[in-house]
Amino acid sequence: MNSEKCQRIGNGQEEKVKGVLKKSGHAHRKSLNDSLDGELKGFLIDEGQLHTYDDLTKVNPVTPTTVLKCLQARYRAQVFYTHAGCTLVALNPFQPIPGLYTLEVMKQYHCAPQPQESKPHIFIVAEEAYRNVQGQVDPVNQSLVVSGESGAGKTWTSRCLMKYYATVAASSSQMKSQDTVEMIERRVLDSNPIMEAFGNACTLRNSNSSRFGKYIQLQLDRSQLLVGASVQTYLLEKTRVAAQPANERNFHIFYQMTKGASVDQRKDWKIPYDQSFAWLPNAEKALEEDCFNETVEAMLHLGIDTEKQGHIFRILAGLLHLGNITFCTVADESQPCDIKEHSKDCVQDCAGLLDIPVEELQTYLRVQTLRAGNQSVLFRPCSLADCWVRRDCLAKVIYAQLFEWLVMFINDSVCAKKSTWCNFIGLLDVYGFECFQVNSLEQLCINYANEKLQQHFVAHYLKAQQEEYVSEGLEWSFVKYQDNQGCLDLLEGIPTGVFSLLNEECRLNRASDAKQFQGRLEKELSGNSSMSRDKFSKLPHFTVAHYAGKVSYQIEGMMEKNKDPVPPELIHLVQKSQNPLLHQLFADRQAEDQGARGLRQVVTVVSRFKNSLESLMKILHSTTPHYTRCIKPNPECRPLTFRKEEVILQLEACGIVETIHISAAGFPIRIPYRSFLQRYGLLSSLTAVAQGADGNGLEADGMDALGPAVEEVLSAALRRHTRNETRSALVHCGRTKVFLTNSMLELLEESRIRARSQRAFAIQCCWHRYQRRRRHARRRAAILIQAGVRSWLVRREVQRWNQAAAVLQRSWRKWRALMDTLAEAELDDAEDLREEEAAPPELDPVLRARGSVQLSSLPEPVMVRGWPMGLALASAPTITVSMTATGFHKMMSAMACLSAHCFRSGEYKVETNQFKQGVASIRAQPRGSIKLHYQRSPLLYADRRPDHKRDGVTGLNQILLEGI
Ligand SMILES: Nc1ncnc2c1ncn2[C@@H]1O[C@H](COP(=O)(O)OP(=O)(O)OP(=O)(O)O)[C@@H](O)[C@H]1O
Repeated sequence: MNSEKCQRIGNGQEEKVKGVLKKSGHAHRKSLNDSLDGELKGFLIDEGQLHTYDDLTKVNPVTPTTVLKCLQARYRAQVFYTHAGCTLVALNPFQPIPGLYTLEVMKQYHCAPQPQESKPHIFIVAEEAYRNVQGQVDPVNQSLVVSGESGAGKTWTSRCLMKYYATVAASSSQMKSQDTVEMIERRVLDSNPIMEAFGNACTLRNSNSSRFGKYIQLQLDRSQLLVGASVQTYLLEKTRVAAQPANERNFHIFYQMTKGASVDQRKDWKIPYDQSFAWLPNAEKALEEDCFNETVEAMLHLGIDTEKQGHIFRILAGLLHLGNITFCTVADESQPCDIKEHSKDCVQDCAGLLDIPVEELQTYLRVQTLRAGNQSVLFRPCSLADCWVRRDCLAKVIYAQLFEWLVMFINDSVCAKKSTWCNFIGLLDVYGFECFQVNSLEQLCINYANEKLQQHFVAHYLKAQQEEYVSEGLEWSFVKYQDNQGCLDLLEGIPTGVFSLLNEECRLNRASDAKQFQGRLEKELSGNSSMSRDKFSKLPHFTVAHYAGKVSYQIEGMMEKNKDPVPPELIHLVQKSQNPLLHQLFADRQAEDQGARGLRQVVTVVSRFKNSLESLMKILHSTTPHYTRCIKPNPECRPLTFRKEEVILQLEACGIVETIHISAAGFPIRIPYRSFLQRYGLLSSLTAVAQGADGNGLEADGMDALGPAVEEVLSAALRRHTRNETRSALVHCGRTKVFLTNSMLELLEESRIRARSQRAFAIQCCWHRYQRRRRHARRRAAILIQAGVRSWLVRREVQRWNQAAAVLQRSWRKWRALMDTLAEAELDDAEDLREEEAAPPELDPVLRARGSVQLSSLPEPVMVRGWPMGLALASAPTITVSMTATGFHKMMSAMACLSAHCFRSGEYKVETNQFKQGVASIRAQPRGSIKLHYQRSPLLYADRRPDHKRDGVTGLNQILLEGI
């Protein structure tokens, strides 16, 4: 890849870039600024609260701009993770955030009863996958797909995930030898610095950019402990070894060696301090990745001993010297090109370090051998251009083989025996969608991989949603979703797809002609709407409409890249190496014969990539996927800087906008009936009926048992609904779950908060009433004393009220304590209650509208001795009151408890120490009053107070609570 090609969209040199996406980006930029405010005006959400939205699908309305605004608000508030339906969006802060990934945070997510309810974090994804394995729900194996553009934070995220599993799934807790245990987790983590040293480089977009894709499989045993790992890599950018784009660098390992080598090593590798290497540009840049010691140490941990390391580093040093070899033409064209004088030493050094015959190296870099018949060999001098190509080719093939060997070695070192592990969690760190100014085969492969992953993602997402609807008996289905099969057919179609035609072209024994190939593509694929051509471009190319935008691919050079030929004499040459490792790297490799027969057998880059992608897709299809989309908030990698234009392009490119639309088109919230009633049951007087005869909680699931109560809750909430949507557009009741839209959820939440407020208010009313009555009783006692009534009677009266007061004071304190507990557990709700406490709201008409329902059964006795318990039990469907005090206090307590219980009509058991057992009943009355009846008690003043009327018919006392 040359430097021009590497002008990635938004990399700070935007004016140079005229890619298709960029154009759309500009268009977007305008629309973003223009429309956002207007759109937000119609917003249901308070803009100031946007940062509190943990899930983008709950932003209302869901549009790219509102979603963007939400992400921006969260980023400003330093909240970097947000859910988007089943995807996690991770914004790169570009600076370490203290306390975000500590051991404590890991433990917190690992131990949380419901991690999904915690703040969005990459550890939620990790924990969810881990629990899925623990739960052994099919498919048990998990895949965590981390995607995003270069510098978005994929590698960082993968590292976090690996550290998480190395911590929570650490086998060190087991009774095993400490050494073995640490070795496994250490080794898994140690594979990172090695892979990064050999596979990462400093690019314009990221100083530690992974130049390959990887799928890391973390292997878990029966007890879900980490026992090993394996790595599969994809499409290493090996061209970087011999050609580094302007202002970029070669792979880190070369700089680590030249900067960190000891004196002896320098001597051995022939790299004195003053030596410069053509393939080591920007060596003066000091990066934290240039840490040779860390790589060497990790290698040692993984079992790459000093001897093997010696072989590796000699090969790498040999490549550096190879890069310094230069050629020049000679007057006699029948003679091979010359090696420039000043680089003759480099040939010596290179051959010495690679341990290959120096003369042969000199020859085969400049001369091609041709076979005539079976025996005779002809030598043909290469053109000057070919000499450069052959040199670079040798470097690339050696580096690629070395990288492959390293991956194999790492796998051998960390992979557990098949018999010891049974499940795995895979981490896929893939390159994001790419669109440069000039795109070639590399981008075609990368974008093809992204198309495949996008299809898998959408299929998984839609399928999961649709399957759930079907299994729940809902007839509703998604609006037809246009998937990217057309584009995939265009690329991978057999026999007429871009890849097939490209392979066919490469296998023809003739020089490739870009124009001719363009004509062929157009002829064969004209029927596919995903294919087009820019009429104004003179260069041979084709344009593919990817799901993330249109990309034009340059045809020139594509066939050569696809063939990726390695001159056979160079392969023979390295096979002669005395360096045991280099020899081993090529021992099994067949030199590719460029004869016609040989070409037909050439395995092209595209075929290899397609095959490895197919096996990856197979794995993905057989696992439960979890998606994390990393977003790079600004192209300059500046800490805490959010650029809307950059982010929206990425949201589109990674399919988030699409997901949000799909999600919002359905019913994004699904709550099992039981959980639904636990949360919203207080809106229904039927919740108690729903729990069945035993009364021990909402045991039964499903529509039959809980349906009526759920229906009542929904009706109560819908009564507040003032918009046009029909009920079926807002909510559906499935077999076991209620399916809600975001607006319905809002309605329910509003109603719930109101109901809770009313309950708190009711308790307060009781309290004030009690206080008033207590004052009244004291006055009565004083009157009795003045009137000369027997002192014991007065004392008893005063004592009784004092006792009652003490009990209630205690209760009140408990109630406050309960509020504080609530504040921790459910902050917002408690705040609502607190607000209500401070200023009781106006009574809601819903309360008055409640009907009178007889409860058929009573639960186990629940001891309630005052208001706090009454409040605590407010969510319990039925209560029984048991008291030790008598008189008015008993009456008030019962009333407090019962009224706390949602003012539900019904009959309740009352136990007192005087009457053993009695029955209190509560009846809703017209115009907002309720009646509380209970068994006759020695209430001294019942018949004298205006609000205590004797019920002559039943012999029960009756209290009328006016105004509640
Ligand atoms: N969560 C994070 N907290 C702090 N810094 C981060 C975080 N994620 C990423 N970074 C920073 O961003 C840089 C780029 O991240 P990373 O290397 O993971 O990107 P990438 O997506 O893997 O890029 P590439 O595709 O080029 O390999 C990191 O070096 C790190 O400095």
